[in-house]
Amino acid sequence: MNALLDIDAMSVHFKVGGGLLKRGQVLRAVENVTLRIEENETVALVGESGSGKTTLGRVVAGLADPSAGAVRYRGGAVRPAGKVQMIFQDPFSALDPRMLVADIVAEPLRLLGVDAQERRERARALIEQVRLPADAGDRYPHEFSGGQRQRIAIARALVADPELVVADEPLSALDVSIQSQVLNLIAELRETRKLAMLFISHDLGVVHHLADRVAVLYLGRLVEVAKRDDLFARPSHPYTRALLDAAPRIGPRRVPGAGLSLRGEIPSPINPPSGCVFHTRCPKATDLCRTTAPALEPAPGRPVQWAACHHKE
Ligand SMILES: Nc1ncnc2c1ncn2[C@@H]1O[C@H](COP(=O)(O)OP(=O)(O)OP(=O)(O)O)[C@@H](O)[C@H]1O
Repeated sequence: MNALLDIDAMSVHFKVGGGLLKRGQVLRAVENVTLRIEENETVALVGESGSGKTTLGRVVAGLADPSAGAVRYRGGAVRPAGKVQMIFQDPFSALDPRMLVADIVAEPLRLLGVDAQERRERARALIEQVRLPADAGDRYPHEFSGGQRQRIAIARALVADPELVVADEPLSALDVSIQSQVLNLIAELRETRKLAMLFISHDLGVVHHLADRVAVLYLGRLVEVAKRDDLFARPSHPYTRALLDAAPRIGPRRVPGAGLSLRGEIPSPINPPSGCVFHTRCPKATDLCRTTAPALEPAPGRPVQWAACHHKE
């Protein structure tokens, strides 16, 4: 059976630093990622800043093209218009300040050719569902707080009845005091609308709350993919373990041997390390890791927990 979304051996490379006399270099933002998202499933994408999360999300949402590999929607090359939508991190820059909120929310419908009357009605319904004031449609974005603007962006993302929403750190630009309200709204709308989500976050508490499965990116590569509870209870990849150790409150229990912390900086995606790209920071690294990249494979005795590590647990 086809997944809702299939990311198949997908890479995104950027040419950088080229000039009149200089040869450009290639920045490998996403490298050979394979990942499925099923209907009604929430997959969280985690990893340090610069690991390629936003780039991957933009390709899934159809806002950028992969350099290699493919993204298939219900088995097909074409994502039907409106069916995959994105919510961005910053609700201040994501909304056109010159447009009325009703028109912002209805914009995806305009692109689909829906007539003005129906656009108005559906925008009004969404404005109500995200619990904005009833007159919000007749106002401009600057009249709203950050949390309310993110509600506007959520209404816009849902107005065309998508099946998959890519949410890129939708809480991290908001005041801590309103993050949980917006999180609860996202969780509620996901249930009532049977949405699948690719939820990008560095906040493992939020990930634990929302995700069915978790995919861990390091330097553009998937290093672990597992069900949420498996990943939090017994991470297989040393990088996942280090991420969890940095947030010890999260998860059902502390991992034995906790206290491991990552040494060094994340390497450059222009000159990634040889072999396993994590070996420069990994406490378990051996000669094999320095020369040979590990494949993403099931951990021993754990058929649904995949890790790319020669020494996985
Ligand atoms: N348009 C671009 N041109 C060149 N390099 C880019 C471009 N977009 C992203 N990158 C680079 O690709 C890598 C991945 O960036 P990306 O924003 O996807 O990471 P991220 O995990 O989302 O980080 P953050 O959590 O900080 O948003 C980074 O090294 C970034 O500098």
